[in-house]
Amino acid sequence: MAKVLVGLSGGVDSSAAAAMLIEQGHEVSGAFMKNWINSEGLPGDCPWETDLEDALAVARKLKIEFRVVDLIDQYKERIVDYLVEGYRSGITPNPDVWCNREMKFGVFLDYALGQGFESVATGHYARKRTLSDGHAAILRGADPNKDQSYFLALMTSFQADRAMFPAGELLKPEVREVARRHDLPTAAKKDSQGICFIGDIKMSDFISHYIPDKPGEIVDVHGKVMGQHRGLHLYTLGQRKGHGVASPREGMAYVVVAKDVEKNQLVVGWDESETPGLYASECVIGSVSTIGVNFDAPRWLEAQPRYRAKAERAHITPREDGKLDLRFQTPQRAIAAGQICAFYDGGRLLGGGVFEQVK
Ligand SMILES: Nc1ncnc2c1ncn2[C@@H]1O[C@H](COP(=O)(O)OP(=O)(O)OP(=O)(O)O)[C@@H](O)[C@H]1O
Repeated sequence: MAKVLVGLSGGVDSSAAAAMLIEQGHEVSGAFMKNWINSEGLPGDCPWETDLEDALAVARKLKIEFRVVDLIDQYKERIVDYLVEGYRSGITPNPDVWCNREMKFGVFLDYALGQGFESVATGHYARKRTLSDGHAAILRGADPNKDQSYFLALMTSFQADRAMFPAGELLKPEVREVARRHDLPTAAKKDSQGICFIGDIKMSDFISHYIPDKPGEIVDVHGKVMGQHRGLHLYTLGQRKGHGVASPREGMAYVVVAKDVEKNQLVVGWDESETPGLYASECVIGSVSTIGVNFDAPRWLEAQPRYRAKAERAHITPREDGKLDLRFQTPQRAIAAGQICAFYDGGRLLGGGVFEQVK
């Protein structure tokens, strides 16, 4: 039995996770991470105070020790700055994936270890198994609709060895049932949405707060001017809506296919495989990290380019600079630099990396 610190977000998944760990006989404490309090007056609601109250109410009901851990400065440094810098430089960052590596299983895990805990548990829908060498493997969550293993793709082996995901063994309705059985006040609470910790605010509104608009032309793939954009950082490859270019073709939309930073032009084209720039097979993956495996030789695996995408067969070749050359067996639509590629072998998460170049 282990001494475990559960990240209590005030949501149902982490509440049920805490209850399950107690049932399993672990010595459990709960902690709410205070990462973002919207001191900058951003639009949208800022639910952290309600979430903190809910987390505290759950801890009281379960009769476990409860702490509030202030990580506001680290969150600003490691997530908000990365997010804003990323958009400023024209990439599409993924704060949720980095948040797991840098915050929940980064500074929060370090805090827990320093306080004498052996593990950090969360309500993520993923499963953990121990391999014959004693190290952890992370598997997709038991509920295929809820599986969150993609968001854990940049976790290190060190982090995975010290992580627990009890809720990932169950289906979502079963998780709510655990919370109901323990009479937890979060049993019927709606799932949270929005940017990790920042809340329910549109990414473009968040970004606009930090980066001024820089209007320019929208052109088609032949260079014909089609409209005006507000700033390249506000658009993502593959984006169908929000660019304002109407399509005269029935059932066929214009989508963003490129950003020309030098000319400050946004390029749109038809959403079809022949459109240059929209589909790609060859990529360079940087910031590679793995969980319980090494990528020291070329191999086939499945690569998942987005949270809600299918994992596709791909071949990787390690490079001398530590990055990977990756080739998808079939071309993939709208992969943007900065996005996270998660690697799987069947249901097992092998690790992940960042799309740095897409060809
Ligand atoms: N502010 C927080 N304090 C402590 N732990 C947190 C916090 N936010 C998230 N976590 C942990 O990270 C897990 C995944 O976070 P995410 O925001 O994806 O929540 P979720 O899937 O909606 O789960 P939940 O229902 O527990 O909120 C949570 O289940 C929780 O264990």
